[in-house]
Amino acid sequence: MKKNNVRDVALEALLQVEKNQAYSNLLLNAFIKKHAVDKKDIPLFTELVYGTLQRRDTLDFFLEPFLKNSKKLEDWVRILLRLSVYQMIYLDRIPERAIFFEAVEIAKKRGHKGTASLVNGVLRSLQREGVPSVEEIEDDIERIAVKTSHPKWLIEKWVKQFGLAETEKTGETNLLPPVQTARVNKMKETSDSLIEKLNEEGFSVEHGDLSEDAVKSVKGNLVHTQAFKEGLFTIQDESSMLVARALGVEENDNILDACAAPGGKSTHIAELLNGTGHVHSLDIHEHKVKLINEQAERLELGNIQTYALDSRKADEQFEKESFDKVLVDAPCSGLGVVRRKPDLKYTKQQADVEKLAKLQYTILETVASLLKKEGRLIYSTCTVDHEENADVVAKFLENHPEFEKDETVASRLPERVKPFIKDGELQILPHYFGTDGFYIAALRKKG
Ligand SMILES: C[S@@+](CC[C@H](N)C(=O)[O-])C[C@H]1O[C@@H](n2cnc3c(N)ncnc32)[C@H](O)[C@@H]1O
Repeated sequence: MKKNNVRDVALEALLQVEKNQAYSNLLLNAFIKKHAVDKKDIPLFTELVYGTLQRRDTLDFFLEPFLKNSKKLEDWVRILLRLSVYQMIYLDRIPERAIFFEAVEIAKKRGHKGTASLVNGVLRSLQREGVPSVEEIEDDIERIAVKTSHPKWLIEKWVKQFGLAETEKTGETNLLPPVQTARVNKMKETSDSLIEKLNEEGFSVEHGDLSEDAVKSVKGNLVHTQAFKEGLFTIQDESSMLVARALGVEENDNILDACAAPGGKSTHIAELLNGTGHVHSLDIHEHKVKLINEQAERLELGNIQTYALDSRKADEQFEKESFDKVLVDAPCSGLGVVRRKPDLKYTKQQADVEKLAKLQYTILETVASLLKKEGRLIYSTCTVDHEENADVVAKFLENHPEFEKDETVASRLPERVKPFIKDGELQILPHYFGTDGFYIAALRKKG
């Protein structure tokens, strides 16, 4: 496939994300297959789609002075300009004449001569005059929003919750490509031996930085390995690996995972149970429950039982006080995983956060009754927002005096996260460890 085709396919992919027809992370693979993107072009294709999407608002800021006199642009033209400016500013290995030439070719093919000359004119003026400086934006919120390409409402909210400096760092970290990490299936393998096997398969793999269960890929997608097929590991972010550890799984525990698909944490819990006990894994979506079963099968874990069930009705299915431990890894806005799903930062709204907080609270309240006295409950999300995290837990504790914070959680988590644990709660921001943003609260039902 010629490079200009890669750009045209990237443009098409971005157009679909823009029209809200697809999530970027799901769309990429589908596009690679559908348009038969050559293996050697996949890194460039991925970079173009993710990079242009991640930096959308910054690119629009750069383009704005050069579009002042243009009529409203068609979506594809604006995306083509963003895609081209992204390459000019952020990718130094592509010569500018190649970027101009290919942009004009695409414009001719998709539009007409006039569009091609507009694209050419805008890019040449931008090259000649240079882009405006983001640092000169006076208002701090506006500057961080434009510089890190996040909506203003979100930056404003994070600044209130975490302060200016932390918000800026979070925003900047959200622009970086994520590292791929994997959790060793300790039922079958040790980290050292897994690293050796993966390196023998031609990958470059090291120990993780945070979790004792993690290895990280320096280069290459670990899904395409024999070791993956053999169930020796699961792809999982390191912060997410802390959840099952926080639960403090013990032999023969009967554990409820109330929001379990695709099974990342259920399978981790099952591995820590080491063939004993039971994990009961619920998810509201039947098709997602299948994913848990597939993973359990691949990892050869026999102690997971799955249910397609709304956990707000879990008290109709299970006896009160029947579980030793309960995990609520709640549906959330996902604002901790923006590196992997950049479209989330543009599509999520404050109204979504409020709706989710209500759902999270109801799930938590329902399944809490199923926990045995002196049992442990972990509430976790992959978001960085007090409203979905600490506020949900605070409201729950206020209405449920039979629960208290479990401060022993620190003893089950790695040294490096300890400074961030406050009163049984851990909020990880992406720049702390280069992981996803994550929240974990540990609660205990009184005796
Ligand atoms: C954050 S994801 C869980 C990730 C999972 N714990 C893992 O580690 O792979 C939240 C899940 O909750 C499910 N969900 C949403 N509402 C639910 C409900 N009312 N009852 C049960 N599951 C629900 C979603 O389908 C989604 O799979």
